[in-house]
Amino acid sequence: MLTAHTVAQVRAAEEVAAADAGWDELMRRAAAGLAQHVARAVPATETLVVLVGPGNNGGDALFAAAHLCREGRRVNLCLLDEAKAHPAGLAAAREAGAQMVDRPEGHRHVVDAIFGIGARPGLAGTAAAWAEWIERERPFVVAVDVPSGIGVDDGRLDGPAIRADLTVTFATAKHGLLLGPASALAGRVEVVDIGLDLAGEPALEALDAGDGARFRDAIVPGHDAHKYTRGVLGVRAGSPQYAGAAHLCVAGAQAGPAGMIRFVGAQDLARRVVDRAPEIVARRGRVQAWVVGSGGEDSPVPLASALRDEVPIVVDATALHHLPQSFEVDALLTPHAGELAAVLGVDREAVEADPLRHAREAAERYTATVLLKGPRTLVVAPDGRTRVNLSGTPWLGTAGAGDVLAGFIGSLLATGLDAFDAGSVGALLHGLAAERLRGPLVASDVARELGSVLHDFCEPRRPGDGEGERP
Ligand SMILES: NC(=O)C1=CN([C@@H]2O[C@H](COP(=O)(O)OP(=O)(O)OC[C@H]3O[C@@H](n4cnc5c(N)ncnc54)[C@H](O)[C@@H]3O)[C@@H](O)[C@H]2O)[C@@H](O)CC1
Ligand SMILES: [K+]
Repeated sequence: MLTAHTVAQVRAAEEVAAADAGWDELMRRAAAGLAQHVARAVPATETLVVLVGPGNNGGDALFAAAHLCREGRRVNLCLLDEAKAHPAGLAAAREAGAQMVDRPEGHRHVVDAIFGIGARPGLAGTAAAWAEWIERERPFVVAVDVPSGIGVDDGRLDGPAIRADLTVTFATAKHGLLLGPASALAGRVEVVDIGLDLAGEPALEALDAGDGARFRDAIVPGHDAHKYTRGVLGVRAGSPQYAGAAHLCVAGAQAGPAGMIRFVGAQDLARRVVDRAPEIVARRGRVQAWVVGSGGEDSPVPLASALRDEVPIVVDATALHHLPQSFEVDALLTPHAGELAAVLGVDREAVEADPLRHAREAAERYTATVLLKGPRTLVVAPDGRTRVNLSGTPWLGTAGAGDVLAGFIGSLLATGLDAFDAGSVGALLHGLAAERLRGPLVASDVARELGSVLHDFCEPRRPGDGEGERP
């Protein structure tokens, strides 16, 4: 799992660590970690150019340059302003053999240390020209702490910024590496531990494929499980116009861990659902969770009726038009930006410009977890806990993908995960399924792939698990 914190949180933790270890020691740790990551990512035969800005971000890179030179690498330095470059760092890099150059042109490997967490978004002058050269020539870029020029706390872009292939960030990721348009410029994110203590600080989290162990016990049936102990999910989705939504929501649900799925809907639709999926029980009865709304009729009845069961619920699509004042059960709302805008009575553009703030507002207002779908899906709990989903591909923007997701998350909810975990695990695996399928893909493909993605998440292959070793 990757975690991200705000600049204020990082600065506060730095103060505490520096009081103990000293600022120079923090920079020494940052530089040593950075040098290691650069050495791993860039072949030893390549010449690096380091773009050095006026602050400590440049300082980190200059000390890292000194390390790399001592390891026998060729490193050139391109200074934004020689008078302002970190003096001790510059002396160390030059003494180790780094050479000064006037411009980065001609290099294929770049370290971006123009600005770090002290920066305002948007580059100007020479720094902007460097960013444009990178955009045009696409050398391999390692960003130090953050790609220079991004909105570090909000992921905003306001003018030119550096596009990186790898960001080596210190202590924790920063929000702008994971959220908003800036996140597209971060590339792969790797974290260097510099000894800051951020435990207990609220964090923005991103689950990954390696996090299955913490959910395995809740998801994988025990040896004595039966269909009722595994959880029963009620699905109320689809309508005469959108019959496909019923099939896709059910297909998503069937890919999940619940032991049984009940479908509730018009007789004709229910018959069609059972024709395609004979395992479905088209009769009301006890359920441990509900999914309501995907492709459903625009009426208050389905949600109100499901809420009477007082079990956790996924509220999707048309059901979002009929929200109660506040939820008494563990609820997960699954809007996209337009739907969230309608829920909050604001413009879609406002939600797109600041998705996190709007998702938080809705979560608080309705006492519900909000899963805001988008290129970087957000999951926000009413108490403010937040996860961002990093998996998936643009091919997932396809009709019906949301119906599959709602059904799959419902199944996770029925099996006992809470709305926050069900939403974030569901979004992660839905995206991983799309990555496996590559693309173009359709929503039914995603549903078919999800079962095996869920299996691998909970029961990852261990070294030595090869086919050939079976007796
Ligand atoms: N403070 C610490 O203890 C540590 C800091 N570290 C590094 O220090 C960085 C933060 O250093 P600083 O606080 O010096 O900040 P930066 O290195 O981000 O640079 C800030 C400087 O750039 C100027 N500036 C900011 N945005 C600008 C813009 N858009 N256009 C033109 N000038 C701009 C500011 O006036 C300021 O002088 C971190 O990102 C990290 O790389 C690490 O060494 C670890 C320890
Ligand atoms: K940087």
